[in-house]
Amino acid sequence: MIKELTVNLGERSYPIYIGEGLLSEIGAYFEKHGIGKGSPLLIVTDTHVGPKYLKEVAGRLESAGYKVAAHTVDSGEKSKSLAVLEDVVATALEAGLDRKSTVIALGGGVVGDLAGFVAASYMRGIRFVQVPTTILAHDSSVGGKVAVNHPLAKNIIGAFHQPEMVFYDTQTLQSLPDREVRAGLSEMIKHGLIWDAEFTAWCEENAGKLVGLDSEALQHGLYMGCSVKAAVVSKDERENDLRAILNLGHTLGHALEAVAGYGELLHGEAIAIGMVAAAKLAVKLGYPEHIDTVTERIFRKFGLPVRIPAHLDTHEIMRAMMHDKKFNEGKMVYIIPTDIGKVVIDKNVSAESVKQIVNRMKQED
Ligand SMILES: NC(=O)c1ccc[n+]([C@@H]2O[C@H](COP(=O)([O-])OP(=O)(O)OC[C@H]3O[C@@H](n4cnc5c(N)ncnc54)[C@H](O)[C@@H]3O)[C@@H](O)[C@H]2O)c1
Ligand SMILES: O=C(O)C(=O)C[C@@H](O)[C@H](O)[C@H](O)COP(=O)(O)O
Ligand SMILES: [Zn+2]
Repeated sequence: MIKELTVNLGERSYPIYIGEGLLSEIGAYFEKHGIGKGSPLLIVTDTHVGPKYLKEVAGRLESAGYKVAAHTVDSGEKSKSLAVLEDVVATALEAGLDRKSTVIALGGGVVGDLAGFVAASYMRGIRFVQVPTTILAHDSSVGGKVAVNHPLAKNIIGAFHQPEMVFYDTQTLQSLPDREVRAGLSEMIKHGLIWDAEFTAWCEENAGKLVGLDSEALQHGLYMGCSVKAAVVSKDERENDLRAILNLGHTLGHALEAVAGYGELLHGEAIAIGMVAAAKLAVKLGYPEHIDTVTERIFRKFGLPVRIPAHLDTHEIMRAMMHDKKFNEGKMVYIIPTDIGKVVIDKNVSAESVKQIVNRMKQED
């Protein structure tokens, strides 16, 4: 069964399709969404995903009458760079992509963010379609944040550019390595922690099924996660206010990714640590103790890290946090849980309290 959700953004509204075996129908969906056949398409994928799914996607689209080019980047976070972006643009030019062309992101969040930024910047913006293949990408494929990294800061060169549709074949998730499964579930838990206590409890109860890639549990979890994301983005597309809550755990998480070296800590792992830190900060600020105990318990249950690797330098972590997009006018804005399923955007968190939590989380076991 195919589940459908909508990201409501007026004329930029688009559907999210979630279903097992959807890839076999990609040609028909492209036609349905008016993707023209007069200009070439460019599929961007990576070295793990390409060998598994590129032939099928390209073949289905060609059978439907599309002219298709492809570019495969190295798998992993290091491909979210300006140098790789330049390579993809070279392929786009050689393949004759024009302003009516569409870029297809076939892969996880790395490919989605990179290919999305290619689409946002190529000829000042062309269409793109998200074809997510990781659990984490239920988050990254929705909402139109596209970017590459700078060595000093994550996602610092980017844009808001919404896709035409999100086309999520959950069958592809069966080939994910266990570490990537767990890291992807971190963002699913985040969607519960910021919005829905009942869904958070469901995630915890179904940890075994989710980690074991049980099809029914996965479909439900992804649908719920995408629903939260779509609801938030539909209310505040450009993060003027509410959308910042999707960043729970990310100020510290992004700093840990950059300081550890991109790809050492997976994004989902880094933000799991960040969400535990936010829960500890909440308790320090006077919110109930159970926020910390429940948050940490859940991430431990999913086998995700809940402590900061001891070798990472506190000073460097603090410096990296100052590059966060929510560090404005000398103030650190932090997403603080006030209960399970509820958060506030706190504009007055002192760097000193954050530093104390960072130091504590490097010492505790
Ligand atoms: N734009 C957003 O709103 C947003 C949201 C969340 C995360 N992100 C970004 O997403 C990135 C992380 O995404 P990710 O966790 O999907 O990482 P990823 O794209 O690197 O994929 C994880 C790994 O799994 C492999 N892989 C992907 N699909 C596979 C499949 N079906 N079978 C086997 N292997 C597969 C990839 O090659 C890679 O090695 C980070 O850069 C993060 O900043 C962006
Ligand atoms: O979509 C959003 O908004 C998010 O914050 C989702 C995050 O999970 C994601 O990692 C995003 O890329 C972070 O955005 P950034 O603006 O902090 O770079
Ligand atoms: Zn994230």
